[in-house]
Amino acid sequence: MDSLELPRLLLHHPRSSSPLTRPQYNSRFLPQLPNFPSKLKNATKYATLRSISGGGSDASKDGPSAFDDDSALLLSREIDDFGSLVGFRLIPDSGKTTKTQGDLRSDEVEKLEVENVGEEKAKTRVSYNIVFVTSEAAPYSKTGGLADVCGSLPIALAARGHRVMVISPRYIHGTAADSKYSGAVDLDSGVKVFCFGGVQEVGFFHEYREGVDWVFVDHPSFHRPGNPYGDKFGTFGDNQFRFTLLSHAACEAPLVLPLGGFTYGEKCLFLVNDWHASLVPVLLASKYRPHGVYKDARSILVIHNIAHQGVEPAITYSNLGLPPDWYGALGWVFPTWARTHALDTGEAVNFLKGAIVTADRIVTVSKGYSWEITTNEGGFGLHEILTERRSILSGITNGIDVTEWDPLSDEHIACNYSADDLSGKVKCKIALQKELGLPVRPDCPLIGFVGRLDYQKGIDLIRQAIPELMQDDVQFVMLGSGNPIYEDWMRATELAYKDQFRGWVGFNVPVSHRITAGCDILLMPSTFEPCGLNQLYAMRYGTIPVVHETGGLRDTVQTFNPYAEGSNAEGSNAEGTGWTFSPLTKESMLVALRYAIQTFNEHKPSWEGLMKRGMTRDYTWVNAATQYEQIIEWAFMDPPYC
Ligand SMILES: Nc1ncnc2c1ncn2[C@@H]1O[C@H](COP(=O)(O)OP(=O)(O)O[C@H]2O[C@H](CO)[C@@H](O)[C@H](O)[C@H]2O)[C@@H](O)[C@H]1O
Repeated sequence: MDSLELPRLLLHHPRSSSPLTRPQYNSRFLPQLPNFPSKLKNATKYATLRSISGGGSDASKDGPSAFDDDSALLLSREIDDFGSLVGFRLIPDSGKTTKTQGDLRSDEVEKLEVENVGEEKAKTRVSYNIVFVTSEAAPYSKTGGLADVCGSLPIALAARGHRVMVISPRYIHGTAADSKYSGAVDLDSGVKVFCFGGVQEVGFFHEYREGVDWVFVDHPSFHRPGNPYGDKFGTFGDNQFRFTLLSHAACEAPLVLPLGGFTYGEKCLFLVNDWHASLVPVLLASKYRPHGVYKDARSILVIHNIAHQGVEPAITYSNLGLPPDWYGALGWVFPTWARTHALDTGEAVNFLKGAIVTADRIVTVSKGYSWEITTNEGGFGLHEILTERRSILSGITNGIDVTEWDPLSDEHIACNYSADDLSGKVKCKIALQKELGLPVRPDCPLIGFVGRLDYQKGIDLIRQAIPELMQDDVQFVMLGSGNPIYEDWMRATELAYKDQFRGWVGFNVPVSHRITAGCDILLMPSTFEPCGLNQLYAMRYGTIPVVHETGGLRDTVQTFNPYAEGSNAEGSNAEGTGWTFSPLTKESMLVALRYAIQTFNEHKPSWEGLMKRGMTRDYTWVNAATQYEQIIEWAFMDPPYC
């Protein structure tokens, strides 16, 4: 197999008007990576091909066009010599401008103040072409929080004037859920990917929805029963292959797909999520920039969960379609204690590590977690290289999709309600108790858990605590799937505590909404939690979170303080939205839970205050999207990291 074979489309779609220039290497990176692969260094004939059609730039020759969103901002398209849309000029609605437009270009980061009449001033920056690469994106595919984020953050960024594409696989599982892709049309413009000893043809499907280009990579390996990563027999053995395809296809898509008539072009920002997309920054540096392609692109790695790194034997490196000289980017050696036998050298390739050492910026999904992953305990072996890159590591707390998760309009729940009128919440509780076959008792504290049945989520602690907790007058419902040992335990516990415990094994989004609305308390004893979304959903639904004080849980849940300054017996002016506990022990978890139970039973005004404080907090993506814009801006200020 020739992993160095140049991508066919790279030749067919010359995008750069400038002659081939050597990419700028960052000396900070040199100790980690080898020099340029010699074979690629000599590939100048392609540079000649690329530069033939270079001419004078005549940006914005198509003139302004109007986008019909509510804000009615005028955007003039900025087009490069090859018809690629490289950016927009943002022209505020007349009467709202506080500063003249001038000659802004998409790559010149300038701020434009747009004053919303009667509202606070919103800062809108010049737009970027943003390409999300992810293994899952709701509502099309979802196994966890990654899908939620990649299903809603792109929409929030698009609403702020950016051109946004999300690239994920087109999973066909042979179930009714496949219809979620029915709105996506075949673009009929496949690309060839050179990897794993051969040529793979991948296709692209596309749907334009809510201002975002949803692009689905199509390949037979994404068509099989199960979920995105595995089936009832376990994790798929070819995931490295499948997500290598995704990354290669994602690098080609902005160059070759004329979405809405224009490609995204080279001047884009790749926002790559977790290990599944982690080859993208490595490919940009090793395969594209040596040919002058993507020299103006930047990449941001978003770490949602560092426990999953995409580690495979070192020998698989030659399958990945990367130049041999770049082994150092992915090369990884297990510590001695983690090796399986005496002759095991521990050598491996680690996808996530590849992105950590090549991406221009790194973001995690909460501030707390961005610190934790630089520690020995939280870095899962990557803390040292993350510490080296601490200066470009940031934490941005996730928002949530407040349209999908809105108790006032949620179609999945029995009765809608809001902070102004909480009466519907108890109806949701009664309906949930009926649905689960639990005794219908609105006065009995109902505790819920929703999540993957995984070590991360602290299921072991729940298992230890259940015999003791079931002595109290409480009901407990769990929804989750994952580790079969935990699934069996849930079934057995349900049999043991028929009037108190229900364990729903499976993945069911409507039921997760009903549990979030119907419970009084949501328990999250996660061993670690990069951000956590369920506690945010819970607070928005007036369900009080009791969480382990870690990562994003610590950042987002404030412990109830009934004695805050100015508070009284009715609970007014008290502070907090839930309870956090530490250390991660059964005892401390039970103490926190019992505080919550006691407050629910005996201090109704305080409980209502807790509910209302949680329900009225701002969970929208606006804040996070603004912070992502800042990081993107910084990424473009610096030269490519490598
Ligand atoms: N059985 C089931 N049925 C229905 N829905 C279910 C379900 N099990 C889980 N879900 C849903 O999946 C999502 C889980 O999101 P989380 O953020 O809590 O965890 P996850 O570990 O997957 O995400 C990782 O990425 C996210 C996003 O960055 C981080 O918040 C998080 O800390 C990190 O571990 C929620 O929407 C939840 O309702």
